[in-house]
Amino acid sequence: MVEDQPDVAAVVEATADDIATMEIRGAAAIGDAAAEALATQAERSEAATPAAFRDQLRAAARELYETRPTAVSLPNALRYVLRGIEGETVAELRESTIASAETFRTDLEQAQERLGEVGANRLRDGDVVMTHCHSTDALACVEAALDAGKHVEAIVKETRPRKQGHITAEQLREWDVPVTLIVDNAARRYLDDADHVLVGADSIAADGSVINKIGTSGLAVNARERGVPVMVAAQTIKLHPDTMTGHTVEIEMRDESEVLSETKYADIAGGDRTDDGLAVENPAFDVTPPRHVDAIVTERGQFPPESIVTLMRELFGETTGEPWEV
Ligand SMILES: O=P(O)(O)OC[C@H]1O[C@H](OP(=O)(O)O)[C@H](O)[C@@H]1O
Repeated sequence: MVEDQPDVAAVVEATADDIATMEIRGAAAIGDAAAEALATQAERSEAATPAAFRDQLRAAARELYETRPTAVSLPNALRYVLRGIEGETVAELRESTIASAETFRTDLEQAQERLGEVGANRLRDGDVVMTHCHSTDALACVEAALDAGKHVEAIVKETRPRKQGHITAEQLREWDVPVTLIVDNAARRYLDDADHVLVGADSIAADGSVINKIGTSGLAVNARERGVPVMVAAQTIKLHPDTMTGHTVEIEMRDESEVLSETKYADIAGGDRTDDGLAVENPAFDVTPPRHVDAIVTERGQFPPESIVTLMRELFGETTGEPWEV
C-alpha cells in the first residue's frame, strides 16, 4: 500500500520552484523565502492531528531544501523554524511555527543591518571597492558607510554567466555611488584602483574557507598578489555547521544553457548545436581558502577566517543532521 504523502501547500511548491530557477536568489533571500514558505504552510495546513501537521511541515522543509545545495542559509533557516515548533494541539503548533518564522526573518534583517555597520568600519572615506556578483550582505556594508557620510566608489564585476553584477551596479547607482562596470576578465587590471575586494558568501566552512559565486577564488588570489584586502560579508546564517564534523560543501552545477547563449552559440557553430559533443561545465560557486581572505564580517563582529570556527561552535554546537530531523 502506498502511504499518503503529506499535503504541501501550493505556495511552498511555488517558492521551491522560484529558488530552483533563481527567481529568488542570494543566500539571505533564499533563507528568508524558505522561512516565509514554512509559515504559510502552517497557516494553510488543514491537518487533523498534531502528527499530521508536523509531517506536513517536514515535507515542506524537504521540498524547499532540495532546490539548491550550496547556500547553507537554506537548511539553517529550515532548521531554525522547525526547532521553534512546539505545542500539543494543531492550533498551538501552527501559532508557534508562524512565530518562529517571524523571529527568524526579523533577526535576519537586523543581523544584516548590524553586519553593515561592522563592515562599514573597514571602509574609509574615498575608498573604492571591487565587487563580485550580487550580495545584500556586502551591499549592507556600503550602505552603512554611506549613511556614516563616507564617499565610496565601486568597480563592479559583471559576473558571468548570469551577470548578477548588473543588479549590484543598479543598487549602487540608486545610492549615488559612482560605478565602473567591468567584464570579469578585466578584474586584475583594475585591482590597482581598488582599496578592497568586497564579496558575500553562500557558505563559510569551519576552516574559514569561503564558498561564494564562481570567480571569487581567482579574484581573491589576484587581490592577494596586488595587496588588496579581501573582505567577506556574511551573516552567521551563512556558517555551515556540518563542516565542523568534516563534511564538505556541495558545489551546485547549473545548466549549460546559462553558459551558451543560444543565439550567440548558434552564430559561432553555424546553427544547430544539438548533440554536437561540446562539453560544458557550469559550477555556480567556488571555494576560496582562508589564506586569501582578510576578514569575515558578521553581525557578531569581524573575524580572521581561521577563527570563525569558534563562533560556529558557539552558535550551532556540534549538532547537525537533516533540517527536518530536528
Ligand atoms: O545573502 P547575500 O549576501 O544576498 O548573497 C550571498 C551570495 O548569494 C549569491 O548566490 P546566488 O546568486 O544565489 O547563486 C552570491 O554568490 C552572493 O555572494
